Amino acid sequence: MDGTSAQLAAYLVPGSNETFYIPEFITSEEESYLIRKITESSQQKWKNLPNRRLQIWGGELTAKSQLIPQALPSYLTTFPDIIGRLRDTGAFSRSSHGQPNHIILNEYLPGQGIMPHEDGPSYYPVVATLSLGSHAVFHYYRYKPEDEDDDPPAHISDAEVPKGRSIDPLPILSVLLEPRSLVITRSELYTAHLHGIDDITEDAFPASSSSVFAGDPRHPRLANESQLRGGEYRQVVAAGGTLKRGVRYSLTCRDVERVVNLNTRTMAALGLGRR
Ligand SMILES: O=C(O)CCC(=O)C(=O)O
Ligand SMILES: [Fe+2]
Repeated sequence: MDGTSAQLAAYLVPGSNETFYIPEFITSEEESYLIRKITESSQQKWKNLPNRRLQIWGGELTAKSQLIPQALPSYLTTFPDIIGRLRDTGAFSRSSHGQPNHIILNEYLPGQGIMPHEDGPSYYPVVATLSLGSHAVFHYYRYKPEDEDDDPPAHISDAEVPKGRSIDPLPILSVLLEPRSLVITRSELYTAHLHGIDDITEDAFPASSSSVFAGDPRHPRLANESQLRGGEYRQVVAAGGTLKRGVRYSLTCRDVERVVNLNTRTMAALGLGRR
């Protein structure tokens, strides 16, 4: 964990090298404020995908993975200053800008998820994800070593898997993302693994004492159980209950290292200052 601040190290997910879980990263008032800003945003900002919709903030990426920058929404750079708070975690201390410059906002209705995938090489290998409104169970997967290769499991589409590689359907790590929490994924888990969220309407957990197979993805054992903020989530997980999904927004924050160099006048017109 070279380059990890002592403050961040305190949030390391047990059993992982480079995943950090920070419960209550923002307050419930800040969460409501962000959700209000998101739901008030113009319909035209949404891009509809088959199983979720999303908005892209901070600019578009060129085919050569360069960012054509656009100003981030002001409520992320002033109060509640999510960008400043992410910089202060130290998670981006080694990336070009020391803080994210690009955010994908995802909206998931109950029953929607995201297939296992990699985020790709356009970004410095860190992603910080803020969850709003509802929880999700986030699974990390490994590629099967070549000698174990066989057909991909039915619930994982080939489209998401690079040619010639198949995914081990048993997650190597599963974490519960509570509303208002931040999860930071870095290094190996970012560059050489996949991550995804099942498209289900509720998440079921095995009771701590049960003998359910530890790797069963339908009843995940959570690596971050001891880090949950307490209250309802911790109780349900410990008792082996179920959590119904509500509408969840995720802000996935990354740093695109290569930014198209715009001249000062264009920067000013786009509302961008030099960092
Ligand atoms: O919603 C999430 O927590 C994950 C989203 C994700 O993996 C992505 O946008 O690449
Ligand atoms: Fe992703």
